[in-house]
Amino acid sequence: MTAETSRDLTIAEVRLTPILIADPPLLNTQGVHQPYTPRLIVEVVTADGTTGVGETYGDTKYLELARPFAAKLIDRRLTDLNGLFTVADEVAVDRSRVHDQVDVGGLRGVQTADKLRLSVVSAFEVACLDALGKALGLPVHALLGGKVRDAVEYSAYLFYKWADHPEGVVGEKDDWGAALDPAGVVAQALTFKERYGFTSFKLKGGVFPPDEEIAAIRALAEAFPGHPLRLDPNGAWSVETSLRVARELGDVLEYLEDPALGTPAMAEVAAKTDVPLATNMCVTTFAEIQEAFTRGAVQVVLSDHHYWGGLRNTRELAAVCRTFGVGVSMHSNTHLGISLAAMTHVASTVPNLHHACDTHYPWQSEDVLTERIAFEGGRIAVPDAPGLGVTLDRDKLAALHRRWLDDDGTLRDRDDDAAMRVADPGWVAPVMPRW
Ligand SMILES: O=C([O-])C(=O)C[C@H](O)[C@@H](O)C(=O)[O-]
Ligand SMILES: [Mg+2]
Repeated sequence: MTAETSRDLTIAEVRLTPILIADPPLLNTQGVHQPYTPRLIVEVVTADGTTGVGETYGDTKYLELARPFAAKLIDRRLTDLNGLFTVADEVAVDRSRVHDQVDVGGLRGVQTADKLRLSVVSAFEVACLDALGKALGLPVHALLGGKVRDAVEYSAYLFYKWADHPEGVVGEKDDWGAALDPAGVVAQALTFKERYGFTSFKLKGGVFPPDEEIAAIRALAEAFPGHPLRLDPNGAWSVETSLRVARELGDVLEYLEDPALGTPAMAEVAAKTDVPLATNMCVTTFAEIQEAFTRGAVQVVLSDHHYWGGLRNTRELAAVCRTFGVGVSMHSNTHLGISLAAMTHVASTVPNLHHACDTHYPWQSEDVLTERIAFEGGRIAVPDAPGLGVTLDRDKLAALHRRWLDDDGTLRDRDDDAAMRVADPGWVAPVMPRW
């Protein structure tokens, strides 16, 4: 009898714990991060008592899908990962909550019912893989076919930021200080390097007029000669502005990320510059690949394993990218260690991963794990322990859930515009292109 057949890997219980996690006042083209952001922690428990954990976006529209989805998993086999997609199709999406337009709050491209469902599926897929790995005594990367590298490289994700959340807003104090000009950005990059050893740097742009952001990248290039640099204004620029920035920074950029909004605009930019274009906005689903690749709109796709539907779909995306000679790497949004571990496992198995992955994790002072995940030299060692190789800290989870319960509802949905209006009551989310 194999280890698997000797155990009862029927899903007996699924626990969903929405939480609010502290987030610093990071600026983007839509506004500023709220002091707390919602995440959902998923636990899948088998009949023989093996537990696996997953994590995804925790806004109300995700919770509303995750709850009926979780109920449908009871009595299903843990190993039926393909079946998760069939189950997801059976869960109704409240279409009034889905905008067939750019998801301005999340800056994650067009939001569709499918993308919502896939973001929910991803947390359950990760939890099932974690439990399966624990049951079999194998790390998640082994379940994905095996790691092809022992460590995964991440880039420092630099943000313009305020020192504190606006006056009157309750939030955790962070120790990063403000970064609102080129000197502040360089100081932040130095701190990232000192604390985590990162050697590649991405600046979240679209916050200040392009010339100021050009100056910030120039300052980074001077401070870190020869290091890979990226600038991501989340589609805030016109085609002309994108081309001007590409001309001015072409000698120092590894790539420009979503300079203009949408595949047609990205294709126009790509046709007139040699600077590679990356995206986590115009190619966010399999359905968007054909147009973008045939038009040559993007040279690197940044997978967010949440909205691509999990780790196995991320590998499928990597295979499609490989076929078309398009690069692949990873994007992240405000997240905790479970998602970082999941990213690290899948990234370790992708042969054509030639760019350091993004992670917001250093901005998160809180986690639900017993131990924070450590970076060394900007890399995370790929865990070989069974499952994801992480342990849930129930006290921390309960405390963050308590914060979610105590919230009056205002922070349960990420809303960068609303957060900006606290500081600037006249703020209106900019219409793109902004510059
Ligand atoms: O690479 C990206 O586009 C992101 O990380 C999207 C995020 O929503 C980011 O803009 C943020 O958290 O402000
Ligand atoms: Mg991006």
